[in-house]
Amino acid sequence: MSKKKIGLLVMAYGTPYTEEDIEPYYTHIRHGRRPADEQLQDLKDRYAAIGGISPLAEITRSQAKKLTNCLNKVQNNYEFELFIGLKHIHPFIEDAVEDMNKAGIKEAVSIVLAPHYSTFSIKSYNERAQKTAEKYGIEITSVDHWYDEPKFIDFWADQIQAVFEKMPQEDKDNVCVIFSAHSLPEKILQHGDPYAEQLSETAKLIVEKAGIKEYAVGWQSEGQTPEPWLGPDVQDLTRDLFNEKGYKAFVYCPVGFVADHLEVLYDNDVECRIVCEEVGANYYRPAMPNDDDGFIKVLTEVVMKKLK
Ligand SMILES: CC1=C(CCC(=O)O)c2cc3nc(cc4[nH]c(cc5[nH]c(cc1n2)c(C)c5CCC(=O)O)c(CCC(=O)O)c4C)C(CCC(=O)O)=C3C
Ligand SMILES: [Fe+2]
Repeated sequence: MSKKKIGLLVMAYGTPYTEEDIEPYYTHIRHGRRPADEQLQDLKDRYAAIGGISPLAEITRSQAKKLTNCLNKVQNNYEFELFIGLKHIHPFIEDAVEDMNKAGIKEAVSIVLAPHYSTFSIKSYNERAQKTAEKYGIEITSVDHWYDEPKFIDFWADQIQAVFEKMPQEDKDNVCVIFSAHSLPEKILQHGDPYAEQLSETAKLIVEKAGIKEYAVGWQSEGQTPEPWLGPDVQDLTRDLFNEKGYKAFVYCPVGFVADHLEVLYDNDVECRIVCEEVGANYYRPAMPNDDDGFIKVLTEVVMKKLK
């Protein structure tokens, strides 16, 4: 029997490919409003601080390719064809669905490379994909979230344990693990958005699996708008926890993200590290999932479940 061709739409945030891309990218994030010069310079400086440009584009590509290969290995009914669609830079989500149509795809599965569902993130990715798919009569089955997928929990539990193993005993005895995701405007809570609950659940499951004694959940990378954002911010949280409990070490687990990129390499590795240095605690951050084979298996299982 010949295999059935099926589209695999892998969606991700996107990142500037060059310094010149930063302005249009930031403008797109701001719904078409150009950032002030000062804001733009600030963003350019942050990219410069992590080495000029983000490794995210390459990591997203590698995650998507490995996922496609893995899906084509673990089953014999479908031949998956990969399409990458990004939220804020080319190839945009709409471009990817258009390319699917050109390739004669009628059926597809989509997944966003972010574990937690929110109206701000996953819902908007899925809506953009569905809207374009409708135009072409393509049927897309969307993965909404995978924040509690057992192998995903195992992945982080293993990463944290690897960090614990390398710590001096004094740190091990006085350590707090901080789980976080990208902050969103607090108003999402008024509409029953599951984002905050899903983050708490991810943290709880990892804590149980890894036998973590002390932990906290916080938010990071909040936007620069006057409205209130979900808190506590991980930097404030670090200071408060230190003042209350005198921890000697903090392990930052930005489980709302899946790759080394600006929010992790700068907001955690630069900003949270500075706070740790200020209070006199040691900074640790486990490796991100990136294109690790164990993580690719997580995504493979999540997609496979949608086919059944
Ligand atoms: C929920 C969420 C995720 C996780 C889920 C998902 O992955 O979808 C995420 C991921 C990412 N966010 C990223 C980059 C940025 N996000 C920004 C700004 C914003 N993000 C928001 C939300 C999210 N963002 C929001 C509500 C804003 C404020 C917009 C406004 O102003 O109203 C800005 C503007 C400047 C700043 O605020 O820092 C940048 C540069 C990168 C790529 C990093 C790289 O290039 O390495 C990644 C993976
Ligand atoms: Fe963002």
